[in-house]
Amino acid sequence: MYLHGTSRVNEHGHLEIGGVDTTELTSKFGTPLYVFDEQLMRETMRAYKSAWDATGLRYEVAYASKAFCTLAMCRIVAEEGLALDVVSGGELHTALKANFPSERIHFHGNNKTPDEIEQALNAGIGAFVVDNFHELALLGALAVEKGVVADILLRLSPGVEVHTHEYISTGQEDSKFGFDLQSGAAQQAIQLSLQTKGVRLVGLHSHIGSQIFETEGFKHAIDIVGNLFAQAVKEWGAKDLSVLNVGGGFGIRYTEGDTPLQVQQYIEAIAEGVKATFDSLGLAHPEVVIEPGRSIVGNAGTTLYTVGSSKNIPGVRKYVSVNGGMSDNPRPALYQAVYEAMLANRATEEPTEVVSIAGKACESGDMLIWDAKLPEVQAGDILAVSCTGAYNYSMASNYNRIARPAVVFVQNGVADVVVKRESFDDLVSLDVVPARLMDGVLSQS
Ligand SMILES: Cc1ncc(COP(=O)(O)O)c(C=O)c1O
Ligand SMILES: N[C@@H](CCCC[NH3+])C(=O)O
Repeated sequence: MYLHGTSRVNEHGHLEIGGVDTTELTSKFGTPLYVFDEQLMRETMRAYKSAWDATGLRYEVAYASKAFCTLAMCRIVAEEGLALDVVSGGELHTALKANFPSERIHFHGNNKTPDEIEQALNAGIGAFVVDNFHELALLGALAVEKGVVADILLRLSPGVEVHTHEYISTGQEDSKFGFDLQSGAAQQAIQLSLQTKGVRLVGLHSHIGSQIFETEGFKHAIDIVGNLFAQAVKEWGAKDLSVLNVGGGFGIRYTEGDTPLQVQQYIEAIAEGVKATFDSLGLAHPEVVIEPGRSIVGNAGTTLYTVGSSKNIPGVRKYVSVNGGMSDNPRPALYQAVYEAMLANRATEEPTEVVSIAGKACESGDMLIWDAKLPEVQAGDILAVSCTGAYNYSMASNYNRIARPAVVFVQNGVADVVVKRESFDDLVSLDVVPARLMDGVLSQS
């Protein structure tokens, strides 16, 4: 398993993250446990900012909170001076509860409800990224009712295809997100938004997909959206248009086979693309916004599990089960995502067997890793799965009424719980038993 950030094998032969021995973490907080390397997250945020500083363009780095959103995470994002991208009332509420500056929040989503729009208008968020005509009309009407004008970007679907899993590819024409150019919806949306009361068109947005390892797709999208930007300014009088949001999607290394670019390489290519496109169109450089999620938190997260049962089918396969699985990491089941693992308590031992790591859910597809090379695994071992920081906790579920793990941030030898472990009582805390179903229980007692 590749060791990211501050992860290392310490003198006890244990995996250590943020200066904390992971076996101490599991004794103290139990398993499964999500562990986040705070220094690595902060360093990555800073790497994005310094890469932009070097381009001379005006920019904003907005962390896409869907990747991992908690109160503590919002505080770190605020401390590092990033903006925040939210896609639901729940993410917005979390940000506001964390005292995240509301003017630095922008709101995405292909079906924002009237309640969510009101919540965001009341909070005075920085901008809405409007996805469709229904939302444009609704937002305009609600803003007028409140006597405010909401800054908006329009989400365009530029018709750019990128090489990634089809479920996380979003920029192609046939997508549920955004206004497409081919049918003329994008052009129409720009003109309509310029006439819609209650909104002010400040930017155009595109997001072509996630876990992208090359820069061509970004440049292609910038070119397409840039041309529309020019038309909007020159022909349709979009005088406040000044922001180009190129989305997120920067890839990370999950396994040896993954070859992402450095943060700086993505940013340099985007900046070059923006400068070239806008110069050739004779337009002033826009403020460029990016929305990285996975690349800020993905490599910083490690999940620790306790090994339980094993099953050997001679000549076929050995299954080793851990006390979590698709309930805390649905990505292998959803996207055939591949992860690497090691034994955190026996980190210096050479691999001697190939085993497949199964989750505990009642589902054949609940397999975390196929064919992991590990030392002979025994019940009680601590299995560390790396690169689980993005879209794991945020996509976790209570399937099989499995309680969600705790989350700890580690840095400089200190571990802080940032999400408590769910208890069984938490699991039933929202359940309601109508009185008519309590009859039997009451008459027995
Ligand atoms: C609009 C938008 N912005 C940003 C992101 C974050 O993407 P990633 O986590 O790949 O950086 C997503 C998710 O793919 C998205 O849909
Ligand atoms: N949830 C996806 C990526 C997010 C897509 C958001 N548009 C993943 O785990 O890879």
